Formats: sequence, C-alpha cells, structure tokens
Amino acid sequence: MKDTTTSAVIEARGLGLTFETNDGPVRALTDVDLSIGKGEFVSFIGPSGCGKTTFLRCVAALEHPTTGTLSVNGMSADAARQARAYGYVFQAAGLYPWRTIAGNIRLPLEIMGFSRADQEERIERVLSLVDLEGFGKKYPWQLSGGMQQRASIARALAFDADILLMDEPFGALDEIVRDRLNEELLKLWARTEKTIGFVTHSIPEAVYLSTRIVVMSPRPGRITDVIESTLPRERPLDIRDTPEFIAIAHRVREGLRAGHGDEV
Ligand SMILES: Nc1ncnc2c1ncn2[C@@H]1O[C@H](COP(=O)(O)OP(=O)(O)OP(=O)(O)O)[C@@H](O)[C@H]1O
Repeated sequence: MKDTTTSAVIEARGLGLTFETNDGPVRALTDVDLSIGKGEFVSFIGPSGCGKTTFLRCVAALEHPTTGTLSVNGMSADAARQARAYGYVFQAAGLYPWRTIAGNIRLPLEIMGFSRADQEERIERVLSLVDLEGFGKKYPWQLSGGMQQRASIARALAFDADILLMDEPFGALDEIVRDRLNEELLKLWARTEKTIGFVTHSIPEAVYLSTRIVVMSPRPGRITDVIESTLPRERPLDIRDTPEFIAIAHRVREGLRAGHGDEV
C-alpha cells in the first residue's frame, strides 16, 4: 500500500525481513511501503507475530531489513541511531531497580556525555512533562506500574530525540490507568511535536491516539490498510463514544478481519 506523505521522517520502501532460524527462514515482514511525516502519531496494529515490533526495531536499527530500503531522518537507520534520532519505550518499563528514577533518566544522558548541570535540567524538565515532579529520588519499586511507565517515557524524552518509538507501552496496565496515560501521552505529543510510532493490540487505543493507523496482517507481516484519522487533535476521552470514533474503529476491525481472511 502506497501513501503520499512528503518530507518523511521515516520512509520504508519494499521493506522485508526474513529471520534465519534453526527451523528455517521466518518471513517477519514483506513489501512494507510507508512514509511517516514529521509530527505524525502512527499506530501499528495487527495480530501477534505480524511484525509490528520487528518494524519498530528496524527503524531503531536494532534489526536490519533483508530487502528494500529504510530511511530515518533522511539517513540510514544505523546513522540515525548513532545520531540519537529516537527514544524507545518498551512494554516493560525496564528501569534499573538499583537506580533512582532520576538515576534511570540520567543514564542515557551520562552515556551521551551531557554535562552534569545539563543532566539535572533535563531530568527536571522530563519529570515535569510526565507529571512525576518530586519523584526523582524514589526507586522504581516505590512507584506504581503506570508511574514506572511514565518514568520510562521520561527517560526516552530526556535527550530530545525527534522520534519516539513505543512498543505496547501500556499493554500491561489496567484499563483506567491506561486511559489516563493515553490522555497524557496525547497532551505530551501536542506539547513536544514528536513523531511517534506506537505498537498496540488495542483498537480503541490506536484510534484514540493516532493520526494514522497502520493495519498489518500475519504470515508474513505486511500492511493491509492505512487509515487516516478524521478526529480532531484535541481529544477528550469521551470522544470514544462519538459516531466518528466508532466508524474509524469499525474500519480498523474490518481491516484486521480481512488480514486474517487472507491467511486461511
Ligand atoms: N530474533 C528473531 N529470530 C527469529 N524470529 C523472530 C525474531 N524476532 C521476531 N521473530 C519472528 O518474527 C515474527 C514477527 O515478530 P514480532 O515480534 O515483530 O511480531 P509482533 O507483531 O510485534 O507480535 P506481538 O504482537 O506478539 O508482540 C514472529 O513470527 C516472530 O516469531
């Protein structure tokens, strides 16, 4: 599926990735064509194993496509990784238990060689962005799951990468907490104007958050539909009860069903 977004921050053309395993090749992705423009919020949805994480990992240069091309900020994914083009948020918060919240956020900043004063300023700023002011001295285990995930987002934001890659960041949280974090993430996106790639299994989450929703099918993972959201950028949670929201969710569900149909 082609799209026509110009000045792409992330651009994949004919991208494919086959893993060589002991049981033979596993075609994780095939023929992925996608352009993501600056400031977009793009969600990837599809059944387990359809290659959502693999695509995000390709963008992050943690995996390397076996076919096709991929550019990130106009350079190779490897060069973009070197240039710290992205922050990555995983499903599990992945905070080091022996470091405080501030210490966890500081770690990438130390590795990148920011001055101590700059580190402090950045830690304060990102803690405030995710509403965790005053929690810098706490240890991860002293925070709730939702707060830990916010700390993990703060860590990904601390070095001001333009791109935020998020792999099911709220998948393990209960629905109420997830709703709140979804709302907060949208506000954060509006304030920071990041380009966000977001993997989810949840149709409502994808529709609520995204400017575009990429629907993928399994075996091998490919894009079966790209849905432009017609929702306004300002989205209170109760927008989910509107006919417009329900119509988009319906289209995503249909896309997922059609993808499954190809499989049998
Ligand atoms: N390092 C690897 N070696 C071999 N196969 C892999 C590797 N990483 C992923 N795969 C396979 O590639 C396919 C895509 O995996 P991926 O994790 O990208 O799917 P996903 O859509 O993110 O799934 P989920 O929703 O369950 O997280 C799967 O069949 C998976 O088993």
